[in-house]
Amino acid sequence: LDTFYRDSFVEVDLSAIQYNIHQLQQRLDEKTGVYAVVKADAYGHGDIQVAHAALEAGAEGLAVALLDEAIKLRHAGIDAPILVMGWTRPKDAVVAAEHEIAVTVFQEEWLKEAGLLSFSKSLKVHLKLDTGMGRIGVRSVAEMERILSYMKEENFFSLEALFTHFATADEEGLDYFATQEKRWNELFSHFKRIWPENVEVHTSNSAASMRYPGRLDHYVRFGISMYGLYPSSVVKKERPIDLQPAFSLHSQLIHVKRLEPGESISYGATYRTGNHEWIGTIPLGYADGWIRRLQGMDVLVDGKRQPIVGRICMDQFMIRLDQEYPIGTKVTLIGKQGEQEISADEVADQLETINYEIPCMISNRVPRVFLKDGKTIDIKNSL
Ligand SMILES: Cc1ncc(COP(=O)(O)O)c(CNc2conc2O)c1O
Repeated sequence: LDTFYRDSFVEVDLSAIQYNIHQLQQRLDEKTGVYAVVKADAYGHGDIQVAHAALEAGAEGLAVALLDEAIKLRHAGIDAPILVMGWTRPKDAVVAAEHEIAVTVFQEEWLKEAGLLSFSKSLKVHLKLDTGMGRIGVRSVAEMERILSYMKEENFFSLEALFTHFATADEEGLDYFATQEKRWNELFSHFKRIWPENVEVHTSNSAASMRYPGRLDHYVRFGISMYGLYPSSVVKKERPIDLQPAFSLHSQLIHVKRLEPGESISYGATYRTGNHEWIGTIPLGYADGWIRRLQGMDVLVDGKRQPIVGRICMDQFMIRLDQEYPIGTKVTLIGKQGEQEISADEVADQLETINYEIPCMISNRVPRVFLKDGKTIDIKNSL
């Protein structure tokens, strides 16, 4: 366990992660497995610890965005299947093969360039179809045929799976989702006609896996809801499965003072006390990802909402307290105190963004404390 010497920290509840996976597994067809999406340091939760917890909960594999993220997991001793869902450079294909990391292919040129390298181990590849996300992937039968005919000539890789990604699975309207499904079915049935071996298919993110569990996926790619957050307000309203948020952010009061009326707080002296006020200082700031636009948000002290006043600084910010509290009183910025909760959704609303961004934005300067069954089992301090 790392140690750390500051009063602000993220708490990651690994039991919640495992609970969320079990909720999804109960909803899915028993033939459909779960890949845990642990890219971006597990959406800011801590990729190695989340990966272990997810695999222990029955996840069959892991999905990341970058080859570096996959290699980090391998170096941590994780030998489960890992897919790099994004672009990998052709010149790095041998490194991926040596680490038995599956890469995503969708360009004939990519295969030709990688094919010039010498492989001691076969390269695992997943063919990505772009059925409407408009990001990466094969879009037409002709393109797919060219890639597959090249693949038939070569044997430096093994085609493990075919996959696609939905752009609107978390929305009310299903038209575009249906369009993507139609394109998927066209391309997939054509694929089966020209590719002799069976391959696995995986198409669904959290929203699609929770809302349409009967899809014939071999596995789903479970990201945001593994962390206990719903992908959108639509899915949150539908509540297809119960979820427990895994991420919370805490600190404590390190200074408390009573001010006379008309006193100023923080840079620019933009906040003036209206009458006698108790002001608390919290050791967290925008360098920790608690950005300046969060001024005006509440935080929780003693189970009550207390507003942030004055500009958020790089390492500290101030709140107006409803009464005097001792130094060391716990402050919760994301999470629960008693009946009160400040959720990632509420922080996202304040920033006019989506909840995905919130755990990702809390920087590496904030240590991560990992809980399992209520006990601290690991601590990650990146400094
Ligand atoms: C290809 C792919 N599959 C699965 C997932 C998991 O989606 P979920 O977290 O909704 O379950 C993502 C998340 N990708 C992104 C999440 O936010 N921005 C993204 O590009 C993805 O890019």
